[in-house]
Amino acid sequence: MTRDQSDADAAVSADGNADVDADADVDVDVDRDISPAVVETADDIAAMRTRGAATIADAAADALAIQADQSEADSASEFRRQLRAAAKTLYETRPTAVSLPNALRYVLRGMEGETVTELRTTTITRADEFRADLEQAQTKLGEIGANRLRDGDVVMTHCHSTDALSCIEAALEDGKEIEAIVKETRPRKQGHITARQLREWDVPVTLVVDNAARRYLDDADHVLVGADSIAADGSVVNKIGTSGLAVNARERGVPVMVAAQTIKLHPDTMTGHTVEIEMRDETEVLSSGDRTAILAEAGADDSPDASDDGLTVENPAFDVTPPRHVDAIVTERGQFPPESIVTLMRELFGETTGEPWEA
Ligand SMILES: O=P(O)(O)OC[C@H]1O[C@H](OP(=O)(O)O)[C@H](O)[C@@H]1O
Repeated sequence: MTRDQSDADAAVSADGNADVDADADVDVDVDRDISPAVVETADDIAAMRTRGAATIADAAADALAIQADQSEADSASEFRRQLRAAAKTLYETRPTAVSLPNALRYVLRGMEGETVTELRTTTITRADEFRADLEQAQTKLGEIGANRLRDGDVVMTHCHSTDALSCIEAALEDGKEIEAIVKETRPRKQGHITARQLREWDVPVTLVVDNAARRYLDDADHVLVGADSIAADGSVVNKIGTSGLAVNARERGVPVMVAAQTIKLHPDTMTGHTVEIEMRDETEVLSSGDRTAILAEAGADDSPDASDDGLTVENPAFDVTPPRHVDAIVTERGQFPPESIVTLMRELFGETTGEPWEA
């Protein structure tokens, strides 16, 4: 399956996810025993029709439950093989959000039994348990995060994070008035999803382009963002632009709060591994028409070898914010200074992990 997808237009669709081209579908090397529902889920994650670290984890766990339910394996070993193959297909969609492998690992570790029937039941039960825990964790995290928000506060957001929004929702339920400055978040304009959700809750929203963020930080009491992965040293991997925002916030004295369920903690980073940053297709940044227009006046080499035209577009989806620019990581287990998050990671994951399908 390819990781670079062609999502020509970053408009926001009615279901809250960024629209993607129909041709953004991925080439899946399909094992014929993998359920079509798993393949569809993998395609949706890769093309970002299903997006957001928590939502991806939920969809992946659901897909494994469907695989378990629909499997026609005639032996326990064949059932296990199919589940592992399904997990691998899901895993290979996008590389950065650790919630995906954490979800797969959690479900596969619950796959227990000697017969196909037992394996099926335990896997489905485990997936259901995971999904229920995920929802509860987000609610709990929101209640904790809301304690940092005071009545009348203005929050600046980046991208769209259900964990971050959970904090605002809980503050509103506590009767606090909250306003938001919402960064557009190029290239996919996922700030529009945040703006729409906040307006549904009747929160006053000021939408700004990313380049205006520093100017509007003077009006903000908090920067509130989510996370795709959190490393053992407390670094926060989140949507591209988060690190620059955090540096500016620190300079302006605005606290930076990261809302992240513990499923965003990246266990491999405890043993020195780094988090892979997803590079996405250039058409999210520059359409082929705009590319042609830029090069038209330049007397560019009109050879059919387009890679030789001297114009390179880079489109990293995420960046890394060092712990010194983060004030608090809010999880369902409490809020932590970033430097102490490793203690929680050891408690939750132990010291070692393997690939999810080696669980
Ligand atoms: O889990 P929740 O808080 O919803 O989202 C966490 C993060 O996932 C998103 O990534 P993408 O849009 O999938 O690339 C954003 O970076 C967001 O901050």
